[in-house]
Amino acid sequence: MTGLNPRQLEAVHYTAGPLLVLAGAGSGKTRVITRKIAHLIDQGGISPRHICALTFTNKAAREMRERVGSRIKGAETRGLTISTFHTLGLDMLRRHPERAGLRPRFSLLDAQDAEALIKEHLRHTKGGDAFSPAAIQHRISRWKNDLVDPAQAESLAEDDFEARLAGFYADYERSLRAYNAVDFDDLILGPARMLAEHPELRETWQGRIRYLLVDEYQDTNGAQYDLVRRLVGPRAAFTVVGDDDQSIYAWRGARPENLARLQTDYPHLKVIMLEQNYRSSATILGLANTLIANNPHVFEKRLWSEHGPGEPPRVLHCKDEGHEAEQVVSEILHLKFAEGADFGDIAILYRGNHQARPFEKALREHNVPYVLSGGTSFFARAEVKDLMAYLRLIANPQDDAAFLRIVNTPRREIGPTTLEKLANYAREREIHLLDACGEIGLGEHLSERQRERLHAFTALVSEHARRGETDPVGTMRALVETIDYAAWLRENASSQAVADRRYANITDLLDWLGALKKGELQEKTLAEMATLLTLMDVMERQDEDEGGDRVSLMTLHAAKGLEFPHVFLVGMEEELLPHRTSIEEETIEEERRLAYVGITRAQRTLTFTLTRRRKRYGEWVTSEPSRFLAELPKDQLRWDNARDETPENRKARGLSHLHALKGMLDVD
Ligand SMILES: Nc1ncnc2c1ncn2[C@@H]1O[C@H](COP(=O)(O)OP(=O)(O)OP(=O)(O)O)[C@@H](O)[C@H]1O
Ligand SMILES: [Mg+2]
Repeated sequence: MTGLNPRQLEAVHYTAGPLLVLAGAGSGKTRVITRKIAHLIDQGGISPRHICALTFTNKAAREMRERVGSRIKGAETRGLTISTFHTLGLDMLRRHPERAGLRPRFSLLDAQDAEALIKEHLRHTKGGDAFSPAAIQHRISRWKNDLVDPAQAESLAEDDFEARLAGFYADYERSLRAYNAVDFDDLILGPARMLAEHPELRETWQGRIRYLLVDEYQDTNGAQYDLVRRLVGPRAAFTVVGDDDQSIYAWRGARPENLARLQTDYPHLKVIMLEQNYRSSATILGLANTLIANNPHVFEKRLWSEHGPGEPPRVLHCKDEGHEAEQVVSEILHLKFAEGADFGDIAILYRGNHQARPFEKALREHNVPYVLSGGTSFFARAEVKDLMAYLRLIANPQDDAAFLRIVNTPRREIGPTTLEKLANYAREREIHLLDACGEIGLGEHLSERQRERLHAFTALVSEHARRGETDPVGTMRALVETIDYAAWLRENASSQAVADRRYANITDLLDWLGALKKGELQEKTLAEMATLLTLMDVMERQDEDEGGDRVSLMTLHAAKGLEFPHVFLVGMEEELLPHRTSIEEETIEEERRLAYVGITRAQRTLTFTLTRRRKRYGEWVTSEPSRFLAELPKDQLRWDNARDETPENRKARGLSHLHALKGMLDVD
């Protein structure tokens, strides 16, 4: 066990009871987890099948798997579980769906689907348009994360408004049950309840997971806390690591006080603090420490580094967002060609996804390869998902999830109550939704008008299914016309430009289908094509995070746990970071933690950027430097007035890169 300091070593070796490792950024918490997994397998005599490590993002899980894989041989890790909370939850539900009141092959609603469902409920409720679907969804999510069911929500309601929200929650849950579907929060809540209600299931899982490890523990919510507690049981064989200063998911129900709660729930809890930072230069670490000292602290932590001061962090004050992007790309080219950095060593971090666009544009213009994580990939776009759902249902009438997605897209006045009755009818008879639409027996449950609307929908699907046999792509094109999808996009977009962009995605998809059909999918039937496309969809999503020598673009939230030699923290302005809503709601401390997370991702160089003015809703607005910049020690920062980008110096820069390139070639 080399490469561990005495405290880390103690944490790795300690298996006598529950353990909390509480420490600041870059102190080797994640390293403790990966080394401990190896130690438990190699020396602890625990079979990998009985070890489970949990994180929050797929990226973090993948990285942890790689780190463990490099310590021990593949064969010895067989059966080891390293996954996100949500993947583990999904696995538990799939193994025992009936225990969670589900039937096998249940569907998973993403946030978009869930919001659409709520919207439909609101449309069919008197006075429903006074409510925001997104706000209701957020409230429901918070209830679920706090293990509150609709009945409890209703009895806890303090006023009419809350009671109405609880009512929407009940409607929403009823629909989910009827559709045999779960949402993302159910992936945690379902398993937690299942374990609470079924002792024999608890025993099974406690027998299976003999040792549990959790990274980024400060971001667990109430349901996750409960799930962990029930999984470890009275043996309490677990190690969790976390940093209260990096708690950035309070808005999604995370409870950093879960760290303190552990001490109450497990009186024998051992706590180990780590204090050496191995990641950042001393100056960068100093900035981070100074900033976070402005927040109140539950646990006092010190963090020091053996690294030298390194390069002074810089602040680039730019004219506007276009200039900001140009400046950052110019710095990136300099790092690459003059300093020999890899693109993969560089990250651009920002507060919100919408800030990525100018950077993407500038990177593309300069042919700099980049990977955007967390953004919406092509296949995750609503319009693409809609059309894919049509294709899936036409190819496979049994695809209930596809049915639910499009039965009312575009709107056919088929409301949630109708669908609920239809779904209940289908479930009792064990048939699929599309088949159920044509059943005579439905007459008892639905009015003539409602049945006619369902019939019209099934007729549309079967008509296109017939034509799709011979000409799948032509059929899909015709379908887009028949349902007047363009009009639907126009009705739902904030502007014509947005609608046009969405329609362009549909055209892209159709063109792509056409090209596939001419090439590799020539011989395929519609059904085979649909399966293949679904697979491609999954693959593209995996691809998204593939390595390669590319600059990373991501939000501060997505950057948690990661590290990069060179970090650009962009948009250091009031109303961006701290975010406008957090200024209004006075949740500045969480924004400060976000800035702390950003700064502590950097190993060697850190560059802040901000603009003098920025376009907001089409108008130029003067921007104000972030208060967090003012909180940093002035003498540790180098403020540069970013150069104006003239054609001359752009050319000069190009030339200097050419020189640098040539220099590199000469050396080789
Ligand atoms: N004892 C050590 N000796 C040398 N390098 C170390 C040691 N411990 C950790 N490191 C390195 O320091 C860096 C930070 O470690 P790690 O990512 O585990 O920190 P962390 O506490 O999980 O950070 P974060 O809070 O950002 O998640 C990594 O590059 C890791 O390999
Ligand atoms: Mg970590």
